[in-house]
Amino acid sequence: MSQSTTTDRGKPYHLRLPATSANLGPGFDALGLAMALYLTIDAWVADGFYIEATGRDADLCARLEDNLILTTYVDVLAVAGVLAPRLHLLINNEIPLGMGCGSSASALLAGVFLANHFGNLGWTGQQILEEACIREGHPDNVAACYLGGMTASLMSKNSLSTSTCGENLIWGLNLAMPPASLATEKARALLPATYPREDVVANIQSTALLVAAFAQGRGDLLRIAMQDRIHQPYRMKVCPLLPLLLPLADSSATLSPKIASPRILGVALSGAGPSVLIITEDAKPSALPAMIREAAGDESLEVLQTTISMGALEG
Ligand SMILES: Nc1ncnc2c1ncn2[C@@H]1O[C@H](COP(=O)(O)OP(=O)(O)OP(=O)(O)O)[C@@H](O)[C@H]1O
Ligand SMILES: N[C@@H](CCO)C(=O)O
Repeated sequence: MSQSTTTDRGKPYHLRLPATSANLGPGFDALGLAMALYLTIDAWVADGFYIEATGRDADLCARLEDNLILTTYVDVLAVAGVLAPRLHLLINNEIPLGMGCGSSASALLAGVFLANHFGNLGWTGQQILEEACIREGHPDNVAACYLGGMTASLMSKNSLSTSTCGENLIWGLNLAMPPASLATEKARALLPATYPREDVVANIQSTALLVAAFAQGRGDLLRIAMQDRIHQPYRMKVCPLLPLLLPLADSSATLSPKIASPRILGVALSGAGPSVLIITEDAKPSALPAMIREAAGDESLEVLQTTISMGALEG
């Protein structure tokens, strides 16, 4: 992107927003886990809109047209009746776009943070969070992106309630990434309008257990607690990695603690897919990528290894 002609940039407004893995299996639209892969932005007022981007999907992040960060920024200020100052953004992105890692939540939250700061809106953190959740349409990614750890969220009449736990757990978060992205909108369109009662009950039971597992650091509960019956079965046809990798959760259950194989605690579709999240007892186990590639039958499959993030930084 072209350079801003702003000569004296001064101290930038700084944002660092984590990737998120929503749902964690049964917690559809309710649970999100913040991951230590970041969208980092430094912003200054300038004489025009400029973006310089590095990192993952840098070409998409640097686009000025239909850029979710900028459209959110401009729209929030337009609704507030404030003329949007033009900005120079310096972006470094580590979050894969359209892969089920909460890229749109981080971009929306960034746009709202920028609007609040450069438009002097004076919003509280709760107002910023609610605005981004309303724009996303469901709170799971946005709430975890802001608050970090494993965040449970409920949106009722545009008012958000949240609770966070597990931010200090050192479990490994391993993401198997197929080559092509999948738009969340498309993955949501595959879901039925109603569900059998037994599927809903099974998901309520799993979700309750899953929250307890994160709150108490009970990795032994994840294999059962990450089972889902309300979105994963319907998304398998557009997320072909999922049926190949779900059995990995069972493979570790029978291992003797003496065996030095990476201990897999649970497996789920990451967000709306197509990536798959594999949670391990240890952070970044070196033998796991090869195990995942073998199960997927794809030697070149990308595997990202990361850990739980504490959430957003701004200022
Ligand atoms: N850093 C960014 N800059 C500009 N646009 C972005 C950025 N991050 C995400 N987007 C926009 O959001 C789209 C991806 O959003 P989508 O909801 O489909 O997937 P996701 O958020 O990555 O996955 P999920 O919601 O399942 O976690 C991108 O195609 C792009 O339009
Ligand atoms: N809960 C959302 C997360 C993706 O944005 C879904 O599964 O569609």
